[in-house]
Amino acid sequence: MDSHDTNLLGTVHGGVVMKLVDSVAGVVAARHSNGPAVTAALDEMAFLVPVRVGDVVHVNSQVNWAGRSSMEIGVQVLADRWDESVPPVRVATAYLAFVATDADGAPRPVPPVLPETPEDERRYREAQIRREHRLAKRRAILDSRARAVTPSVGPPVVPRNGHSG
Ligand SMILES: CC(=O)SCCNC(=O)CCNC(=O)[C@H](O)C(C)(C)COP(=O)(O)OP(=O)(O)OC[C@H]1O[C@@H](n2cnc3c(N)ncnc32)[C@H](O)[C@@H]1OP(=O)(O)O
Repeated sequence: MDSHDTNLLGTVHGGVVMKLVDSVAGVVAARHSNGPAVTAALDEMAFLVPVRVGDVVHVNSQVNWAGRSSMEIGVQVLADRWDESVPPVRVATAYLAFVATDADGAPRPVPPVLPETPEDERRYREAQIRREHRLAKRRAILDSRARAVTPSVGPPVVPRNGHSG
């Protein structure tokens, strides 16, 4: 990372890290699905440690889960100093939803994810948990909006003294 990548605090801008994350996740999604894939959502992104000018950034990524046309891509960002031999530090993690698309930009089917190791199985299970939570949150918000616009149809509530207001 160099001085072009910094924010007003002098550390590397979160958006620079996010762009790297999105780009690498896009490559992984395209390779898994054998064709183009677009970012549908950034499900979760955690910035754990500031990245500094002079850090060498490494991005690891894998497909955690796949549905019919969507995939969850997990990304881990590590950094070490360009001029020191020190172990890389984990600086950010992210989970992104990608959707494989055809020539018209419409969703197309993707191959399943077949976990091979206990670590793969853990990632697969946790991706399903994130998906269930995302769908449940969406349903709850839609229900809440529907309730907010539905006029009350029941009889007016009359207090015990017989006066309604
Ligand atoms: C690499 C890049 O930089 S791409 C640039 C940034 N990204 C874009 O421009 C993408 C713009 N968005 C789109 O083109 C469309 O919304 C698409 C292709 C993502 C989805 O198209 P839709 O017609 O809405 O898809 P549809 O509702 O049929 O859902 C298709 C799949 O996407 C999933 N999906 C759609 N939206 C989301 C979302 N916000 N989060 C997670 N998954 C999603 C669905 O769950 C479904 O998954 P499944 O097939 O595995 O069951």
